[in-house]
Amino acid sequence: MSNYLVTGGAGYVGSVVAQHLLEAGHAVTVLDNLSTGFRQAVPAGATFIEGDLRDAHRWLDATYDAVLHFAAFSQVGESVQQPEKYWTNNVGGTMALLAAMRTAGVRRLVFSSTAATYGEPVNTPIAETDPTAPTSPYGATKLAVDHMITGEAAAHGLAAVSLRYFNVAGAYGSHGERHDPESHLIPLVLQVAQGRRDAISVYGDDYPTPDGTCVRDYLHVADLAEAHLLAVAAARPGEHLICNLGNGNGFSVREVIETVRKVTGHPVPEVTAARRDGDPAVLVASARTAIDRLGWRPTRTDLADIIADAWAFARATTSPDGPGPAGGTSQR
Ligand SMILES: NC(=O)c1ccc[n+]([C@@H]2O[C@H](COP(=O)([O-])OP(=O)(O)OC[C@H]3O[C@@H](n4cnc5c(N)ncnc54)[C@H](O)[C@@H]3O)[C@@H](O)[C@H]2O)c1
Ligand SMILES: O=c1ccn([C@@H]2O[C@H](COP(=O)(O)OP(=O)(O)O[C@H]3O[C@H](CO)[C@H](O)[C@H](O)[C@H]3O)[C@@H](O)[C@H]2O)c(=O)[nH]1
Repeated sequence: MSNYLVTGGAGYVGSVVAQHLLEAGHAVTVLDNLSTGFRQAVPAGATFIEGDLRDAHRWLDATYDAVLHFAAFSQVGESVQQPEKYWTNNVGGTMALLAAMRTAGVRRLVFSSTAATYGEPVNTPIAETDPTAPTSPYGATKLAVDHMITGEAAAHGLAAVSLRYFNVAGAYGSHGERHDPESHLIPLVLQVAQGRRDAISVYGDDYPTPDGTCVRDYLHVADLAEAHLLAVAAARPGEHLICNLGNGNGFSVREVIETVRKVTGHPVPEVTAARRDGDPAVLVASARTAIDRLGWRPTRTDLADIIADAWAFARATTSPDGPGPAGGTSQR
């Protein structure tokens, strides 16, 4: 059994990973300031600290074996409007975390990086050796943190893995996607199926793709969680390993909408809208490094299954019973 600090564990991905760590028998403390996360999302069995990443030194001590670091702002559009908010939180926060880890002697880290570090791809599928040219401040902050971690590993012996997620989707039991405002395609289409929105806007149907809409690589959040457990075990002192995480299959926006219609049995009206700034036509991962170095094997690759899990979560969280009581045990 190991003892893990999970920053951002009241958010979508962090809560699913924290739940997986608990199920594997580990001790988990969640550090989250609830800026975009929810107290109810912290899994039962975790210790919860409501606090800011930038104060990580107040809680980090040598009893932790590793940090899994999810806490960040992650809306591409907002980052274009308010870049300073992203640099302060994502880069400033991680700088404080790395300093606190160094002081406490915690020498193992898994970091949530993103496909947004690549920007407009030059190859499909995208490999980690491809150029990184982010097209948003969000992507730039995540790339800056990746560089910071590379330096920390080389200079101070940190054992680190950055996982570059492509499009995370689906849910794991009572843990799922709850962004406010929601900007991600699958939860938005499900809101239309639920009658909570009139129609889904398709952002551009004149891309150079088979049906003219953007193609993305949708990865089940539980497969993503399993990669984190493998990564924390595989990290080697002095090395910063960077792995893309995706299924290697692309689905268009229209294919996603059609699959939601089939899975839910509800009509989903769509309207064609203008392209969204900064959207590449196709983003598909080569996860070769994760497969070879981590021994990772995604198993929930069927889009209908991913959407069915997200649908079950969407219905549960909007039921009159709500998302359930607060999980975890508060510290202090
Ligand atoms: N969801 C995706 O599709 C996706 C794709 C690529 C990368 N990522 C990355 O994965 C991570 C998790 O994403 P998510 O979708 O779960 O987002 P989320 O907003 O649901 O979770 C982020 C959590 O971090 C917390 N947080 C933010 N700043 C903090 C701070 N300074 N101190 C303490 N807590 C803070 C928030 O309250 C929230 O609970 C992020 O780093 C994101 O950039 C997500
Ligand atoms: O209402 C909507 C919402 C989205 N889309 C389209 O659906 C696709 C997927 O959009 P999402 O917002 O769900 O996801 P992104 O591909 O923009 O973003 C994902 O990939 C990024 C990398 O570019 C980052 O990693 C980010 O964190 C991650 O969520 C895009 O083509 C987008 O234009 C629509 O057509 N209508």
